[in-house]
Amino acid sequence: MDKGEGALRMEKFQESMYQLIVETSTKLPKDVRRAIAKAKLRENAGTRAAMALTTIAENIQMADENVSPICQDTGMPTFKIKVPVGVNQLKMKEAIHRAIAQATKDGKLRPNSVDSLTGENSGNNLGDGVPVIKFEQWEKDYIDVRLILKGGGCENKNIQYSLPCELEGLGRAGRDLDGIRKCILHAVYQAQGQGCSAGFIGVGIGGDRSSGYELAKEQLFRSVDDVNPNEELRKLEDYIMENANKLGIGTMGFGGETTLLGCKIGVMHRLPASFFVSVAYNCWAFRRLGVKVSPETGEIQEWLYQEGENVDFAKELEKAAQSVPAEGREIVLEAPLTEEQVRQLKVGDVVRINGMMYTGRDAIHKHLMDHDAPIDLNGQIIYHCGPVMLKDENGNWHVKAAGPTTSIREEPYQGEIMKKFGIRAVIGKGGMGAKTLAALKEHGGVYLNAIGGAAQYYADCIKSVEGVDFLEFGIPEAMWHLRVENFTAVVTMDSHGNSLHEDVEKSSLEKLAQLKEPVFK
Ligand SMILES: O=C(O)C[C@H](O)C(=O)O
Ligand code: SF4
Repeated sequence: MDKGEGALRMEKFQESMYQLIVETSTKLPKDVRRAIAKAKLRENAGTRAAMALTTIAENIQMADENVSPICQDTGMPTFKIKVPVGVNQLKMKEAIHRAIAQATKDGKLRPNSVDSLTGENSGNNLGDGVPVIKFEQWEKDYIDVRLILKGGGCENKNIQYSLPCELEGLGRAGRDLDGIRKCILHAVYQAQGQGCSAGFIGVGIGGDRSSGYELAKEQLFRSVDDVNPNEELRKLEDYIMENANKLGIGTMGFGGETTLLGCKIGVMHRLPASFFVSVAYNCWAFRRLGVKVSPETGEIQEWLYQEGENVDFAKELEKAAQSVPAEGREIVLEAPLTEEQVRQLKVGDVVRINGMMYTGRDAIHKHLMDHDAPIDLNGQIIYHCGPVMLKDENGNWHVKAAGPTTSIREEPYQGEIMKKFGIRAVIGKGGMGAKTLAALKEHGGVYLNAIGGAAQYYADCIKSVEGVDFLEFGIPEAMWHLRVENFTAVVTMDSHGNSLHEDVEKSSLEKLAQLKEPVFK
């Protein structure tokens, strides 16, 4: 049907897909905004959770205004498409690929497609199996395209249980509704703040390992405030929403009232021998949208997920402006840092950083273990960040989005690297483990937690890009030399052996154990 009268106009369709990609990456849907605004209302002014949510709200607002990515990790583009019989799916796929490459070139998507064997970044978000596009035919007379941009950090927190099993804090989970209940609570617990809580979960009960996950992800396409038509699952969703929020993990794992923003559960048949509960965890930066497209003109006929009130975060922030003094001390730091300065910092302090910081994530940490650094890192700050960058016509780089990445991936390297190069601070999110904590104490270092997903907020703190090394590792993995002003983060691991992450994990495990008794019999 791609030729002659009535054929889908591919140029227009490509433009529509481009619009969908840009809108999804830069503007959170209304239902998600409402859930975040509600969470913000529940937190007491002055707490770390309230401060983090204020930054998140500012970030959402800035992404709207700048038409720039809400989070620098623009995820694995996953399209679910329903098409009337006869529309050329091969041509649609090509048009989507072109739209993806264009959006990457324009800085609306980060080049995120990496060759798993060579580590080479394709640079345009295309590659084997990327983007994910799933077609289904239907009898209706329009094309329904839904897109989710789910980042890698929250994807890493997905989990699949095979029942029966033993769960920390909750004991045995059997092959029944109560066993399922325990798995879901455990899934929220094990994510802690690492997937940029507060999060949304999609749960798939049944299927095999792959269809179970597929079903879980499918749930993320449901509107946050829909009601499950299956009465048993509706009750389970309500139960999870109420009780997962008792875990006290809170925004970014800082502790707080809201840990979960949404829970959607689906069910399918299974094999007699298998009983999987699959959980897809999505960060607060829950980027999914959809459009109805004309199968003739290729034009967008309607945007989906548009029901209900649209929260204007600019107004919300005006209301909050007077009432948010941060918990703990507020300390201005000028990089490079001395050991003495760093040893004065304590968990709970809010720091505002001026001066230089250097990005370093997975490839660089691995590399630095047995190579020299390209610059003197003595006293410097490493930022776990893979930004979205654009080069202008004069060859100068500009930061388009630059929030933190999950630090725990660097746990095997971090302590040694800090000692080897004299690094005094690392900034990331989600915290690090015992090995790093011990190194901070021994060497005199600090871990600073930035607000995950707040990529516009942090991009605004970066005043200039003064250099780059390891560009051959790809844009997200390169070492960017950034000059910052008023870059705000919270001390969550200090040089005195204290870790907020350890504390929150411990207290949330105690709270999880209180939910051990059967509820659904
Ligand atoms: O890759 C990134 O920039 C962040 C990632 O999504 C993460 O949450 O760790
Ligand atoms: S950094 Fe956080 S907000 Fe961004 S994709 Fe990763 S988990 Fe989501």
